[in-house]
Amino acid sequence: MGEEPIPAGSHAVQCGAVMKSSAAAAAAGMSRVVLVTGANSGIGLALCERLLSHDDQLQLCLACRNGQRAEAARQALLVSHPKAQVSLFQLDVGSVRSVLRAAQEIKQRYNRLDCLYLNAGIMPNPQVDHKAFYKGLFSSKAIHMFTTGEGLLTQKDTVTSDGLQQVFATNLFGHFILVRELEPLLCRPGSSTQVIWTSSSNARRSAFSLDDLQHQQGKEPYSSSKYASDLLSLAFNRHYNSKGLYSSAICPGLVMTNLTYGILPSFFWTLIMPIMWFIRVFTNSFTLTPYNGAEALFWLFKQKPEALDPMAKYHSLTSGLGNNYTQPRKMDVDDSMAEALYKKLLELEDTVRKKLKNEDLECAA
Ligand SMILES: NC(=O)C1=CN([C@@H]2O[C@H](COP(=O)(O)OP(=O)(O)OC[C@H]3O[C@@H](n4cnc5c(N)ncnc54)[C@H](OP(=O)(O)O)[C@@H]3O)[C@@H](O)[C@H]2O)C=CC1
Ligand SMILES: CC(C)CCC[C@@H](C)[C@H]1CC[C@H]2C3=C(CC[C@]12C)[C@@]1(C)CCC(=O)[C@@H](C)[C@@H]1CC3
Repeated sequence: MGEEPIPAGSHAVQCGAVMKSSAAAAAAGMSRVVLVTGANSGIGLALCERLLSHDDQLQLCLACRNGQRAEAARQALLVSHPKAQVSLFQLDVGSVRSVLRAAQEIKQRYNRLDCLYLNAGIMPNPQVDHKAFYKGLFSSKAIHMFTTGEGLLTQKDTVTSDGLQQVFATNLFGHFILVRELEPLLCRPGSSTQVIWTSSSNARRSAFSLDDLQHQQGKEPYSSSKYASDLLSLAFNRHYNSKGLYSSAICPGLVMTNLTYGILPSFFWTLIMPIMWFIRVFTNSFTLTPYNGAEALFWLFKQKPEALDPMAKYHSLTSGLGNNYTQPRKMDVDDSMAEALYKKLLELEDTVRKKLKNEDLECAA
């Protein structure tokens, strides 16, 4: 099933309680604290630029695995926003130990977090199914294929030091643990806060299985992990809305970043770039630049979280004339599946924590 646009103004969530949103925090003169994972390049870095251009009083935290690249990103942000408060945290979302350590440091440094962007993501060793591409090109599903990449891409996954599938660990599980660890900063009485997932229109129900959460059996771990993040966003809303935490998922569209440049050789992208700009006239999901791709992430930051629809994915779109806008589309998710995933993630969290504890004990002995 594809994602259907939702008519403007219809919101599945109606929240009676009046809470202090992060926008209200800004109005009250408090500088908002925003943390972005995977902020040193692509969509994450463009988002940081846009956030600081909107409000240079923000306390912006870049949580990145590579210290040098993170520092370069910080310097780049300070060039355009010299007075901005930009701090760095070392975080490898693919490692549970790293997530626990980073969360600890964040809790020591801040007593609040207004917005947490779960943006870091990988698509390792992508392979394009050329046959499927040419077949799709001359079918009625050509636009759908260009919008979602459905059926075109497979990836070769690896296993992390925690014994987890790398794509699952990075795109989903590490972020799950991060939210759980940062709960005291995110759930504050009387305040409303946001968790925002960079998902994808490549997320597909048929690529995901509750019996194979980590996608050990299949060849589309990326699609599976993004579908799982849509489910988890819904589950977070069910479990945390009463504590003031609201979760949303977005799709940035097709954006030219390190991730997409990894799919085909760069000379090939250069060759087909004019075609990509041409396709953009027909499909507004070809946002192409990180700035455009960050549109929905930025738009959500300016919304009242209580008014957002937990069943919607917010898409960054760019018109043929280059105008950016955000459109909510209904996700192909349901509560029972989201709840089942949430339960399984809690169980896995328990197992991994025990494993790490045992390793620490063995080390100490
Ligand atoms: N580009 C596109 O067309 C689309 C992208 N997306 C999603 O957008 C998000 C951002 O990707 P994009 O900007 O395109 O690609 P980039 O590769 O430019 O950015 C990915 C970011 O994630 C970071 N990252 C990767 N693995 C880890 C890790 N283990 N720990 C911490 N950080 C990590 C990268 O850091 P490092 O530099 O260290 O690798 C980098 O900063 C991803 O979640 C992606 O799935 C969704 C739909 C379309
Ligand atoms: C002549 C070549 C064989 C052309 C191949 C084009 C494909 C590589 C692209 C067509 C649609 C693209 C696409 C993505 C990757 C590159 C394509 C498959 C994504 C899957 C990238 C990551 C995402 O999350 C999606 C939203 C993208 C959807 C479209």
